[in-house]
Amino acid sequence: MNVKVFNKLTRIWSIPTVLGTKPVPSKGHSAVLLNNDRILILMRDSPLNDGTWFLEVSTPFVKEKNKILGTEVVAWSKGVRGDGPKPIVISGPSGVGKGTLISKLMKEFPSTFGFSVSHTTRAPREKEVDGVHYHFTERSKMEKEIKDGKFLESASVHGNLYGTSIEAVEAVTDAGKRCILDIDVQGARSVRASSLEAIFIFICPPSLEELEKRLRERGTETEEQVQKRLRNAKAELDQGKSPGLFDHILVNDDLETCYKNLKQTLGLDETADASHQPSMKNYQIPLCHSISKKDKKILIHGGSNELGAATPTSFLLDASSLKGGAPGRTRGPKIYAIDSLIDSLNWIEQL
Ligand SMILES: Nc1ncnc2c1ncn2[C@@H]1O[C@H](COP(=O)(O)OP(=O)(O)OP(=O)(O)O)[C@@H](O)[C@H]1O
Ligand SMILES: Nc1nc2c(ncn2[C@@H]2O[C@H](COP(=O)(O)O)[C@@H](O)[C@H]2O)c(=O)[nH]1
Repeated sequence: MNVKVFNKLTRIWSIPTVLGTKPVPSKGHSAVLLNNDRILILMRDSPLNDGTWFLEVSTPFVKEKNKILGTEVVAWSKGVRGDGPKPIVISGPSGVGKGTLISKLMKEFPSTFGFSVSHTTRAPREKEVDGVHYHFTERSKMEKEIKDGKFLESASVHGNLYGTSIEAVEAVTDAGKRCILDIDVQGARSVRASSLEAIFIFICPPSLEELEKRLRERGTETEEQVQKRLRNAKAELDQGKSPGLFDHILVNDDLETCYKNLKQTLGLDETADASHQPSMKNYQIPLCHSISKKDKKILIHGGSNELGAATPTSFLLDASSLKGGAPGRTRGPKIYAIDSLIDSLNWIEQL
């Protein structure tokens, strides 16, 4: 789907920089302006879960990118129905045990959590697999992708470039899992300022001596790199206490105790795999439909539907509590099936 922007003052069409993943082509689409800052796009004849999109034209994210890139910017964001669980950002100095805690969580709750695979310009360690632990990449390639708006956040950490791509987070969300990000404090700050609503957890070591011991015993860094990481750890520990940045601070002294506290913080009980959430029916957006809008309620009227028919053809989309947005997903649209023609006509009358 190509996008053009019409400037009412100059009466000139321009082709903007388009950020985010755009929807796959469909048999047509309907569009409704919401809040004067984004357009709701419904892809005709597509399942509701794949066919609800937002094109942001004047949201804070788009305005910020507009300033940075110096061009007209629009951004795609896919609509995710209902309120999914918030992603989790885990930060803390190198060697504190973030990766160890995350591995335990993913092992115990495999269908609940998914790891956001970051990009990095550092060389892979012996057992690290490209695409699993990191996407290992070239600096110039990553810098270009950052400039093109492909990253939710990026930072220079211990002399290398690291970053979370929008795609990495979306891949986890699309798999129906709760996303875990293992990123440094600078990255956490950027995510805090972004539209990704997350829970921020900072992991502290019991002491700097113990941190040094863990880093050395891990044996993955040269002496020079260990020294650099330890120097950075002091600043990171100070920043970890910045007011309003982290929601929870956990000390990783005894691993099992810290893991138990982490699970408690995330509201996970001992046994349940929290993936069991009520599923929402995935109806089809009718190929032919008309749209009426009142405030943030939108009626998608798919024509007459026989009383008692198995599949409804009209829907009410409530966009009154949208969260998130580009880069990433717009969460919160609620969609209700309207079962009968009479209901549908009642709604039209009310709108
Ligand atoms: N509570 C703990 N007690 C003792 N050793 C631990 C504890 N937690 C983790 N470790 C060990 O410390 C080392 C560093 O842990 P880990 O690699 O998980 O740290 P990290 O915070 O992910 O580091 P980085 O930021 O560099 O990726 C590992 O060898 C791990 O086994
Ligand atoms: N800002 C970001 N920081 C990241 C990301 N991925 C990892 N990290 C952090 O880097 C250090 C070092 O990691 P290592 O694997 O080289 O030991 C660590 O603190 C990670 O949390 C990212 O995408 N963005």
